[in-house]
Amino acid sequence: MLAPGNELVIGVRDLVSGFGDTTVLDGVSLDVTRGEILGCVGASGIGKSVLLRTIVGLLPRRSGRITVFGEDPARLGARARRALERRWGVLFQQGALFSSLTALQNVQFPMREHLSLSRRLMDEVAVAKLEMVGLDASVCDKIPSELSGGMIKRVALARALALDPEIVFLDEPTAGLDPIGAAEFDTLIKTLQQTLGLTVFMVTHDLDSLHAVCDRIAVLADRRVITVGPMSAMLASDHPWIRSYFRGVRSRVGEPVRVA
Ligand SMILES: Nc1ncnc2c1ncn2[C@@H]1O[C@H](COP(=O)(O)OP(=O)(O)OP(=O)(O)O)[C@@H](O)[C@H]1O
Repeated sequence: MLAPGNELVIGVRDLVSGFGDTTVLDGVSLDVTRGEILGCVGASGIGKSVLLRTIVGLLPRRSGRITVFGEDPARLGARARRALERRWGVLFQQGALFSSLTALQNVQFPMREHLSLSRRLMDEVAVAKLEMVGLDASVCDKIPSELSGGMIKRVALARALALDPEIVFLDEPTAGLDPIGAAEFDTLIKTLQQTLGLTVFMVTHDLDSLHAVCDRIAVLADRRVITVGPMSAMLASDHPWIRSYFRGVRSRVGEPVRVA
């Protein structure tokens, strides 16, 4: 049940998805409401990225229903589907930038696909997107191999924001960043959510991100979402996996790990 006034933006019902003989997701149901940051957690290999990729239509589903802004992408014709896809941006694991394109060209890629802007306007918009994520014009002509891991994440976020989306999907946005870089990225995501009114679906293993930015957390286990709620609900849960994840030795509330 959604709280009154909460507009459903993403709805997943009884989703079944997998590869060959393997079923990865078996009966996943989940709601994401407008303007929230929803964190998706679960053990490594449980299917978080598969869920994200299935929602955005990059992986087929076996059964179940997915709606984004009330429409099921799988039931739309090509034109309507492209129009719907323009309303979201995706930051993939490791950024997934095109290695032979400069930072500016990477950010412009979705614009070339979906918009017909003059080159000058596209340059201006792409520079503005890079500034929005805290990068200055000096990165514009650099290719990904010339950028740090944190810069790659930011360029990938700028690309995800290229079409002024209403939803951003983030797959482990802070993985591989040092703690300061990760905290800066968290702040950036929160600021963008607040200033642009973005809805954020974020797959993460980062407990600090979950504490710092997520309004609700969905826990994936046993091939489905076993619970969804705020951090307070996670900390109060007696489910063994949730307890050891959120209250284990590496959590903020666990005993400090002592190195002899
Ligand atoms: N394209 C694919 N073909 C075959 N199997 C796949 C494919 N993509 C993912 N899988 C399998 O689906 C399962 C879930 O993978 P997924 O990447 O969603 O896990 P995850 O929860 O995101 O893990 P992690 O936290 O380690 O990133 C894994 O067993 C993986 O091997």
